[in-house]
Amino acid sequence: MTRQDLRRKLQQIRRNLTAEQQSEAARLVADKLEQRLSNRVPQQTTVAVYKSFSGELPTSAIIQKLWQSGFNTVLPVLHPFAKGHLLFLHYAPDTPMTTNKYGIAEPELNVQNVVPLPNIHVLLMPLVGFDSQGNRLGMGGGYYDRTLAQWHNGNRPNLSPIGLSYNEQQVEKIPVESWDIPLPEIITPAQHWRF
Ligand SMILES: Nc1nc2c(c(=O)[nH]1)N(C=O)[C@@H](CNc1ccc(C(=O)N[C@@H](CCC(=O)O)C(=O)O)cc1)CN2
Ligand SMILES: Nc1ncnc2c1ncn2[C@@H]1O[C@H](COP(=O)(O)OP(=O)(O)OP(=O)(O)O)[C@@H](O)[C@H]1O
Repeated sequence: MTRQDLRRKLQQIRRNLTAEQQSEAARLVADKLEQRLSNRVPQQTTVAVYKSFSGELPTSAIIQKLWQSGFNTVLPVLHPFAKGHLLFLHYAPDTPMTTNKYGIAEPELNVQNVVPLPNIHVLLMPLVGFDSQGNRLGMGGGYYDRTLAQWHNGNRPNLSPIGLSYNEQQVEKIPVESWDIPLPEIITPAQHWRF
């Protein structure tokens, strides 16, 4: 199966989960994430989250929990000039928001709110699919691929990328491309994978 066929199939599976299945999965993932972050000082930890769309593992409860504990959070924003690249902007309850070309909510672009990757400690990433080696499949824009490439260069030792996914997104083998960088960790409702 090609990556595109696999992506379609897995997105279909994801969209067919009921609202109850989605929120139960999100609750289980939130608990595992809380444990994962329990050794960190929230005020000194910046977590990149995402605004879930199109059947992704819901993040609203996770974000509320992070805020309650005092973590700093940032959201991905499509780079205005560098095609295929992401910026990360501060995200708080009162952040003015806009909608990007995919219909995803993102903070209004404001240079003062840009947080450079070296200042981000945990990068939560939505997955379309993954396998038992930590290989991932995303929405196909290469946005997180390019972010991970900066991490993989070795000059971002402080960053922990963590994929979030339903159990149902696991497949036998993700067909990998030369630019793919496997994830060191994935959290699903059933399991905390460390590769
Ligand atoms: N919640 C969330 N925010 C995110 C991402 C994400 O995956 N999830 N991104 C992570 O990259 C970036 C946006 N990337 C996206 C890339 C493609 C499509 C999309 O809808 N593509 C079309 C065509 C793709 C195809 O099928 O070939 C589609 O799926 O209909 C959406 C977002 C930044 N923000
Ligand atoms: N490090 C990189 N530098 C330049 N181009 C890249 C890089 N990584 C990926 N790309 C390009 O991005 C495109 C999409 O890649 P791919 O199909 O792997 O998306 P994906 O992993 O599903 O998406 P995402 O990373 O947004 O979750 C490909 O055409 C690829 O050429």
